[in-house]
Amino acid sequence: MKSISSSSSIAVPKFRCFDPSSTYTTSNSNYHYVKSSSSSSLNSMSNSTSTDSGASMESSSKPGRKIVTGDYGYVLEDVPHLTDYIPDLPTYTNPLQNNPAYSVVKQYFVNEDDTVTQKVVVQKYSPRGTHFRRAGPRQKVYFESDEVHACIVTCGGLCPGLNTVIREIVCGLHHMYGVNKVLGIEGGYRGFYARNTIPLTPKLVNDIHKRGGTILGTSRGGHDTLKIADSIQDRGINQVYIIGGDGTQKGASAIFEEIKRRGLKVAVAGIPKTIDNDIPVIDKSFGFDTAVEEAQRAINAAHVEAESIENGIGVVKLMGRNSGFIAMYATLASRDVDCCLIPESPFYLDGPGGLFEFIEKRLKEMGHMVIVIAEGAGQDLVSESMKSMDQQDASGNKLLQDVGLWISEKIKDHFKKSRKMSINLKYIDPTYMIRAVPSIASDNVYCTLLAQSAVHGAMAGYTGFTVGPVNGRHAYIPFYRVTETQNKVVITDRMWARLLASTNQPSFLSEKDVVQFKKEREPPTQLLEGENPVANGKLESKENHL
Ligand SMILES: Nc1ncnc2c1ncn2[C@@H]1O[C@H](COP(=O)(O)OP(=O)(O)O)[C@@H](O)[C@H]1O
Ligand SMILES: O=P(O)(O)OC[C@H]1O[C@](O)(COP(=O)(O)O)[C@@H](O)[C@@H]1O
Ligand SMILES: [Mg+2]
Repeated sequence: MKSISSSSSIAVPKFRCFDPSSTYTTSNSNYHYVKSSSSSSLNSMSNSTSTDSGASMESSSKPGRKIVTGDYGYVLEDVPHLTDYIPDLPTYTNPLQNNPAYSVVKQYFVNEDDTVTQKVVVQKYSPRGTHFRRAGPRQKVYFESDEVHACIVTCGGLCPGLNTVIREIVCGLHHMYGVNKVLGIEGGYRGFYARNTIPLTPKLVNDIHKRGGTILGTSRGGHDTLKIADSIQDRGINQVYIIGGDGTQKGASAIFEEIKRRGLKVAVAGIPKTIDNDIPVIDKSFGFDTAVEEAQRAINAAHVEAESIENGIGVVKLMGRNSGFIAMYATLASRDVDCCLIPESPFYLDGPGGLFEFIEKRLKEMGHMVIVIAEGAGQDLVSESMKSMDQQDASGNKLLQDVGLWISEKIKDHFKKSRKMSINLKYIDPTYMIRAVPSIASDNVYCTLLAQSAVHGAMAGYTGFTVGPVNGRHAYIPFYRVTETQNKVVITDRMWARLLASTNQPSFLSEKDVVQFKKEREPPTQLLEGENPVANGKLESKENHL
């Protein structure tokens, strides 16, 4: 087996595939894929270039993507590395090696070959599918401790846990890597060029995790790639930690591209933040559990109000612009909710199977009811009856009409006009309350892991990545994977069915709708979509190889 020579003399991480007869070697500017003749023909499905040595160089079909394919339908969607565009970068021994806390830990360092699978439910012959590089400390780092000048910025809407992430980046850099220079950028992206910076020390951030919000402040809009890159370059910053949602990660990606274009040794790491849980790939976003917990208090209040009065209806509006996860999980957790309405599931008010009919039925049965509605639900209905504002916030997100208020008025009007029964409706809008609180214990732990993973990744020279758990294992995920789609509740999946079973509410769907939804459902994100390589004779079953 021959290998293609690396274009630089530096020690490069080696990637060995599942099949012991094939080896990947990462080098400065591309992936070299060396395979034995027995390797699977699945590789022909990606762009590969044969070389004289019989090896093939794998590259992604889209520019800037580092995609490596392996046997049995294995796909690694890798993240960029500083050595991709800066040759001959020196490496250093990871200082953790001499840290008493870690030196005793067996196998503390992540194996270079470790990747995390996106697909855990598999069938006998299914391809192995997409993988991401496993997060964690590497034996070699690309920064010396006193060379690091890091900065942290928080962007977009608030989310419980922001301060914990800030704290753990500062403390992680300091305690694990001996880094002392960390700057806080005030007020989101525009803070890079229009605001002051705050030097962050472990002492300063010591108890910030007990507070809601972000000590750095945040904002929407104001992303100016060139000005931000200038600011990073002028200040001599070489590690940029960017905490924010989908919009923020798009901004981070643009910053990374500009940094790369300028050839700067700057690691750009994204930490995904969104209370809506609308970021794809990762298991869930931090602050989500806290938000669901806090939402319980509002739902409980609505329930107490509703059951204390004849034909009481409690309406609670929760956050969720395009994704109804908070509403769905708060409903499943509470058991006091009779109907949950989310953006992904259209509903209607009048006629058989409609919301009014259900309310009437439930009031007759129980004497009271609680409705939870996500802020993005039923926006089409709202626009039909109210003049659409069609406005956007500074980041370009559509400004929504108050669906909670709208539905409350509609319900009141309906029962007034129909004279069937008199109702007592209380509308509770806790939207900002649920995201302004400090994070709960489980989110604090989660935030700590995210921050530490981001720090390990940047120190190891990875860049242009977002960090997050994929099936419980933290991984480095390329920016494009978390920005090109949004995580949404799939109403033809089991979780939504579980909710319907729990509330016993109508699904508001006809059979035709179900067929349509199934059709529209995002296909699996494998490169091998539609392929069953075994059935097509392109791959032997795994068992035959073992
Ligand atoms: N497509 C984009 N390219 C560059 N920056 C963006 C993009 N979308 C949003 N941003 C910036 O990211 C920041 C946060 O975005 P926003 O949508 O408000 O929140 P979130 O990151 O939570 O989704 C804002 O400063 C905004 O200017
Ligand atoms: O009023 P604001 O601050 O713009 O925030 C409202 C929006 O922020 C969110 O809480 C979260 O959105 P982001 O993740 O984009 O910040 C949405 O649910 C909500 O629509
Ligand atoms: Mg967003």
